[in-house]
Amino acid sequence: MIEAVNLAKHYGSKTAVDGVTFTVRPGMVTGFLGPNGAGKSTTMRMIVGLDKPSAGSVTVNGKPYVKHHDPLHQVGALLDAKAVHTSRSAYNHLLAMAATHNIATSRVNEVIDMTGLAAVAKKKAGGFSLGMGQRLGIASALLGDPQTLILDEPVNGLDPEGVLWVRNLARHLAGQGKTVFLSSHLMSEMSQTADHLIVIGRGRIIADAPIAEILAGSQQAKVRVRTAEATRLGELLSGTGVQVQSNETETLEVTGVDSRRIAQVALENQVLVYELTPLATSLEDAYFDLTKDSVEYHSQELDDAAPAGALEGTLK
Ligand SMILES: Nc1ncnc2c1ncn2[C@@H]1O[C@H](COP(=O)(O)OP(=O)(O)OP(=O)(O)O)[C@@H](O)[C@H]1O
Repeated sequence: MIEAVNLAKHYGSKTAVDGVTFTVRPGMVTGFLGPNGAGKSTTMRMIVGLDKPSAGSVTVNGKPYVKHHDPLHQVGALLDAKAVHTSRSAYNHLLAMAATHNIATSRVNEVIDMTGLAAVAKKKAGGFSLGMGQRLGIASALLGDPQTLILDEPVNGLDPEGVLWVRNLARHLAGQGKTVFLSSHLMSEMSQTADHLIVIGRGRIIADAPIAEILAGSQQAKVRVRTAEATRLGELLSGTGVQVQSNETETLEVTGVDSRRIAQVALENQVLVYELTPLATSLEDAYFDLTKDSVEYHSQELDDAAPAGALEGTLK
């Protein structure tokens, strides 16, 4: 269990984390999502005592991290996969960690096998690919068989098999009752891995809820409508809070109004509709919806990425 209360971090005049309060519970996978610079890594670093909070507090399994006598058994963390001795082999890196934390040598071999590192375990970690480095970082995090696991961007650099492996590992550990807290930029990946999401933007919590609830609450729920009178129906539907896009002939994608209301408007105006399909919101849509006002680094929109035929008007 991780409990943060009014946790804040300022670097000079820069506020990286702005008084966040949240709980990461055991027995489930909690995803930590947010745009670049949102404060995810800083929060994770404060959880494991690598950064000192400017205000507030955070505990892991009931105590501040530094107060634990057996930290590697309490918390395993992957924060920076590059934080290894480059001239040491993966095996020796893990062996040194085990020796200094009273962990049996047999556990080193266990985590090497679990993370698929057996073939390269005797090679210098400095020569590892990004993916192999991530696996070694995860092996280090698992070494003490910790109750709480914190992984910052664990699938970064992993191939599809590696991504699937991290997903299964996270779910397996949560199934054993452990607390699993992971950050990722891959929303689709999160939707398949996490049970619960904490979304952060500009250092503040934007959402803290089960994934299903975040998807259900999205403003982005869309309905696909097919009709021979697409332009006319589009004009009739467009309005405050309602967006109509038309990327295909005889097809509209309508956001901000439900199927029942669309059917009603069509009936009142004698427009024949031959398809009316509520489209499932992807986690990606829900995420963009939540974070659109808290993105620190905006990319320039490309001309050909602009939605075709976007209409806005008033719903009659
Ligand atoms: N040591 C530091 N000194 C000054 N500013 C910092 C420092 N570390 C982080 N920041 C700033 O604090 C903010 C939060 O950074 P952080 O790395 O926690 O975000 P993040 O959500 O992990 O981002 P990313 O997804 O890009 O890794 C950013 O604006 C960052 O520039």
